[in-house]
Amino acid sequence: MRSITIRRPDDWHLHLRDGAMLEGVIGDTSRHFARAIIMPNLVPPVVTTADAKAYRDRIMAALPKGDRFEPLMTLYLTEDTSPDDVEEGARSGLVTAVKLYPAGATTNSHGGVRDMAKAMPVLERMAKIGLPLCVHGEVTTPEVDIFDREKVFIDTVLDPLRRRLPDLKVTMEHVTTSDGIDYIRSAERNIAGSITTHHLIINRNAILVGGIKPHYYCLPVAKRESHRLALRAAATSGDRRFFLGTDSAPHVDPLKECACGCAGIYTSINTMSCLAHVFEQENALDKLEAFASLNGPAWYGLAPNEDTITLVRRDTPVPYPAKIETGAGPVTVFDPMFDLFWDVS
Ligand SMILES: NC(=O)N[C@@H](CC(=O)O)C(=O)O
Ligand SMILES: [Zn+2]
Ligand SMILES: [Zn+2]
Repeated sequence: MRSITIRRPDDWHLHLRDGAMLEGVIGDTSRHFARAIIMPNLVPPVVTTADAKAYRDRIMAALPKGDRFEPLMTLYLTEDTSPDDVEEGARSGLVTAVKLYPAGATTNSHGGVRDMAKAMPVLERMAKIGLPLCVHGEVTTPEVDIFDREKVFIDTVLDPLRRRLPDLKVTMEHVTTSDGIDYIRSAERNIAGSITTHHLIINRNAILVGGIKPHYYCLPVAKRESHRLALRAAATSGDRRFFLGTDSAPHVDPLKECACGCAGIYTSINTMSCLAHVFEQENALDKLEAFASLNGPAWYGLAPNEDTITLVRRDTPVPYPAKIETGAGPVTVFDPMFDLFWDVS
């Protein structure tokens, strides 16, 4: 039997939602992960330091008894965000990053930024105090093809922003293209990228071949195979600029299985099994710890976790539920379309 022990991982991009959904999903994260960067796209969004404090309290109250878990809070950037409030949140240790959603880019992003110029005072302050900006890197211009939106964002928004504010630390979240990987690799400093579990496993065929498969639909949408291969190469390379952000994003099934289904894939429960499978396929199990447990904390200026988890390769497939039941309704679990043998013991 093969096994591998790594420092306990963290999730650098996670949606926990609120209320009954939060209660239904948080245990799937806290079982394996010590910390997670919590996305602020609630309705209404987490905009101020006071909002983040209240949301953090709700998360801690929902945590299963006995689990140790640290939510790392983010603020949802708007055109009215106050630089002083952001700085106060950062200095108090509550706020780990600020999140940029271009308005309309993804789930609950209508209150996001339309005009980057209006966000400049906050971004300048963040550059000054060293607070990272996490970005959903897609343009929303209707003329731009959905499969090109990440690349166009890099060229027209991200690169100009980084040239204007070279001291701003930017996390390009859920990178889905070789363009994103190349952009991060070619930069000298102050940029890193998170990669999801599912983008290492599916390409766009998963969504469209043999019928429309809403449970493989997320944003940024999965791209063609060459991009998936670039993501796998980056994730398994050990390069410190790439780390895990699952983007586990639960929606109840009725909101996915309908004429206009929500974007988001739920992977918290089987992410570590999926990743061990991917890293084994790439002959890179020795790089799993860097990707899941070391590179993220290094980027965010935190110490890696002291405790460990052990992944064991079973002889028979590890069963995962097809869906989990939450108080908000059923949530379908990501199906990697192959058997999983790695289990967290
Ligand atoms: N990734 C997704 O497809 N959905 C996320 C939003 C996001 O991260 O873009 C969600 O909140 O549902
Ligand atoms: Zn996003
Ligand atoms: Zn997300």
